[in-house]
Amino acid sequence: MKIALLGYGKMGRFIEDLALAAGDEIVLRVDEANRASVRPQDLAAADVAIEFSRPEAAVGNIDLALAAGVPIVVGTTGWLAQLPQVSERVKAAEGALFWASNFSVGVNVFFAAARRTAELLNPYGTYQVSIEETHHLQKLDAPSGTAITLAETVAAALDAYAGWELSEVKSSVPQTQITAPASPATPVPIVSVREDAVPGTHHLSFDSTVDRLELRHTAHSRAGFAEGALAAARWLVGRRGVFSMPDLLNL
Ligand SMILES: NC(=O)c1ccc[n+]([C@@H]2O[C@H](COP(=O)([O-])OP(=O)(O)OC[C@H]3O[C@@H](n4cnc5c(N)ncnc54)[C@H](O)[C@@H]3O)[C@@H](O)[C@H]2O)c1
Ligand SMILES: O=C(O)C1=N[C@H](C(=O)O)CCC1
Repeated sequence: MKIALLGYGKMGRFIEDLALAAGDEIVLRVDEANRASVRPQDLAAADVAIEFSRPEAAVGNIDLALAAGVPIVVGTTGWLAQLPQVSERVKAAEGALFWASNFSVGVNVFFAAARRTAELLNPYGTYQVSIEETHHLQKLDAPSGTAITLAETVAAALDAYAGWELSEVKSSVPQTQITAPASPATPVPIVSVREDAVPGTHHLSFDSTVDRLELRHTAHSRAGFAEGALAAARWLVGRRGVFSMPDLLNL
């Protein structure tokens, strides 16, 4: 597979190492330094683009891949409020987009377990839901894309909740705080913690006066994200439309 890497930081380089080890070829690397000079024809040699850049760069990179007619896998977070409009553009252009707030198999099974747990607790109506996510200090956006997906997944299964809110940021460095859409009911509160060198930890809690039920996912490294993004890229080549991890994993 010939890959264009749009974003060549921690994730782009990790994906490059895995791809080369698997016999794939990297035909283009785009980062902050050369991004302004990249044109759609520069992607022509690629079977697929893999995008891990910055929240404000993702949509421009999707439009670049669409203009080039190259399928794109997007892992960047912090732009997903624009997904509905972007999806319309992808469908109108008969392009291919695979997006995920988290590409690891474990987190996507965690989402499914969280949904089922919320469905089972919903009739009792007495559980307070909360989420805490912890990431490294270089992370730019809060809350994490994973925490937002988790909150939306749980809220959709609970009558007492709708949407999410960023209730607290515990960080020594500034974060771009993502604004939650207005919620018609109680939003799921998310606490974002930034600590040195944490690849990504998500903790979901259902708390009542009589007990607490907790689910936690801890990434040991970025390997799960990178392996999932490469698997998504292989799966996407030859398809058209907008896809995410449930399509790949049959969840
Ligand atoms: N979905 C997932 O599974 C997953 C996993 C890890 C990280 N992420 C997300 O991926 C993104 C990147 O993470 P990272 O740890 O690699 O960040 P990073 O800061 O290490 O790398 C970002 C790279 O993007 C480049 N860049 C900046 N503007 C660009 C542009 N306009 N076009 C192309 N490249 C540009 C930078 O030069 C840098 O090389 C973040 O949004 C992060 O939250 C998602
Ligand atoms: O390192 C990051 O940044 C990560 N971002 C994603 C998110 O915001 O959920 C996935 C986990 C790692």
